[in-house]
Order: sequence, then structure tokens, then C-alpha cells
Amino acid sequence: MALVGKIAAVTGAGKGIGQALTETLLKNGAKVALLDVNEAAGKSLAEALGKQYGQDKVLFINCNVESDEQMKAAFQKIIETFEAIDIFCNNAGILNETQWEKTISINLMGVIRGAYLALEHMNKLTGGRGGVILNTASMAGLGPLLSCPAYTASKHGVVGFTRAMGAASAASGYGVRFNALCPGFVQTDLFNNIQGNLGQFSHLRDAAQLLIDKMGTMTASEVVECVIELLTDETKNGEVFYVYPQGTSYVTFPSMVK
Ligand SMILES: NC(=O)C1=CN([C@@H]2O[C@H](COP(=O)(O)OP(=O)(O)OC[C@H]3O[C@@H](n4cnc5c(N)ncnc54)[C@H](O)[C@@H]3O)[C@@H](O)[C@H]2O)C=CC1
Ligand SMILES: CCC(=O)/C=C/C=C\C[C@@H](O)/C=C/C=C/C=C\[C@@H](O)CCCC(=O)O
Repeated sequence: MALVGKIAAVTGAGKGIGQALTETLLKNGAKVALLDVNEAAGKSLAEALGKQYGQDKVLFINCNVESDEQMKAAFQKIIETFEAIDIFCNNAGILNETQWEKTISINLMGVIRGAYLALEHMNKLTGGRGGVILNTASMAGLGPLLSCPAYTASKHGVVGFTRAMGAASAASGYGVRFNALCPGFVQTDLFNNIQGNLGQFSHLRDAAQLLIDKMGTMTASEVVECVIELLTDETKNGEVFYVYPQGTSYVTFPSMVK
């Protein structure tokens, strides 16, 4: 699937990895709806990108992925504006062990909500034209990050949900691929504002720092450089792809059924 002329939507598009995803999609000829709860960041970025790529290529929608009503309205606006949707990037996320319910609500429930609403519009069995849904998980979705157990749980959930939806879609003939992106440590606001968000696990900050020192960090652009294949390769469905400074790889999971 080439990106030229495709219609994409990105949650958490206003900053960080979501901004990098948005810019990469536009650079490759897609039109992009930017969804973000941060109106100032999203509107400012959309205005700048509209000047760079054309106002008809960009749409900002102020939207909280925790809200069913706002997400449904966002999809209506996307369809009204662009007539269809081919690519949905479930990217919005937070890390806050003090507000762990909010972390689960945004990182996992928001991803499930976004995927189900996107599927309603993309499913070939219900008038959609197929496409791909990319869920931003984390390497904390593959291995335990001791400083943030609730965040780790949310990301393990995103990995499992993505794999199950990939299998369900293939078995059902939806024509929609589901893939998970698992970055390591990325220099964004989420990463830079960790201090104060670890709650009862703040004493483990230094232990996690040893991991950061060992693994290193990336920029959001470096992460997204590796993502195009997940969006365009029609053979990639139910894949879990991790990216960190030492390289990238698709995860192979053991089969539970012998
Ligand atoms: N920064 C890192 O080291 C890593 C981040 N990730 C994941 O990447 C995704 C993006 O994170 P970053 O770019 O690092 O964070 P960021 O904090 O730089 O950007 C997140 C964006 O999401 C938006 N957002 C937050 N809650 C929202 C909500 N309820 N509804 C709509 N938008 C919302 C924010 O306003 C912000 O614009 C998250 O899912 C995060 O868990 C995964 C691996 C590593
Ligand atoms: C205090 C430091 C901290 O918690 C930073 C978090 C920063 C970014 C969010 C997150 O998405 C990044 C996660 C990276 C995780 C990397 C490795 C983990 O999976 C631990 C693996 C441990 C193991 O398998 O032995």
C-alpha cells in the first residue's frame, strides 16, 4: 500500500512520536487528521504543516481519546472532510504511576476505543476500503519496566490487543491490518517529564536510569524512520516491531498450541 493519496489519522499528533508520524505521513503524500487533547500544540502544528504541505492535506481535531463522544465526533469530521480513512495511528499515551487509572484509560482503553471506531469506517465488510491500524505500544510492552508497573501493564495490553485484532481481522476478512510499534527510550516530553510521575516507585528511578544508560535513547524521527514498512507492507499483520538504538526487529512469540 503506497502512502500517496491515502487518508491517515494520528492520535497524540501534537508532539513527540505522534508529530513525527504525522510529518512522515505528509512527507510521503498522505493527508493527515491530527487528533490531540492539547489544542494549542495540535493547532499550532497543523497550521505549520498546512503551510508546508497545503491546507487541504491537514486537519486538526481537538479530541480526548478517553471520550467515546469526542472520538466518534472526530471520526465523523474525518469522513466529512476526507471522505474515508485508510491509516489510523493509535499513538496518544501518558506515563503516570500516580494516576495509574488514567494511564490505563488513555494507553489501553483509548487504543481499543480508537481501533474499534476506526474499524467501523475501514472494514471492507461494512463499506470501508481496508487499510492499516498502527498501535504505539513500547518496549515496556515486551519486558517489565520496574519503575512504572501500570504503564508496563497498559503497553503489554496494547501488544496483546494488536496481535488478537490482527488474527481476528484476517479470520474475518475485514481487510484491515493491525501492527504494534514498540520503541525503546525516546526523547520526548513524556520521557523528559518522568520525574514526579513515578509515584510510589520513584525510588526505582535510578534503577531504570541504568537501563536507559545501557540501552540509550532515540529521537522521535529516528523511531518513525523504521515505521513505513509496518504501514505499507500488506504482508505485515499482527506484527510487533521494536526499535531501539541497537536496532530493530519483529518479535517472535512462542505458540501456546503445540
Ligand atoms: N517517549 C518514550 O520513551 C516512549 C513513548 N512511547 C509511547 O509513544 C506514544 C507517544 O508518546 P510520546 O510522543 O513520547 O509523548 P509526548 O508526551 O511527547 O506526546 C504525547 C501526545 O499525546 C497527547 N495526548 C496525551 N493524552 C491524550 C489523550 N487523552 N487524548 C489525546 N491526546 C493525548 C499529548 O497531548 C501529546 O501531544 C505514547 O503512547 C507513549 O507511551 C513508547 C515507547 C517509548
Ligand atoms: C524512570 C525511567 C522510566 O521509567 C522511563 C520511561 C520512559 C519512556 C517510556 C517507555 O515507553 C519506554 C520503555 C522502554 C523500555 C525498555 C526496556 C523495558 O522493556 C525493560 C526490559 C527489562 C528486561 O526485559 O529485562
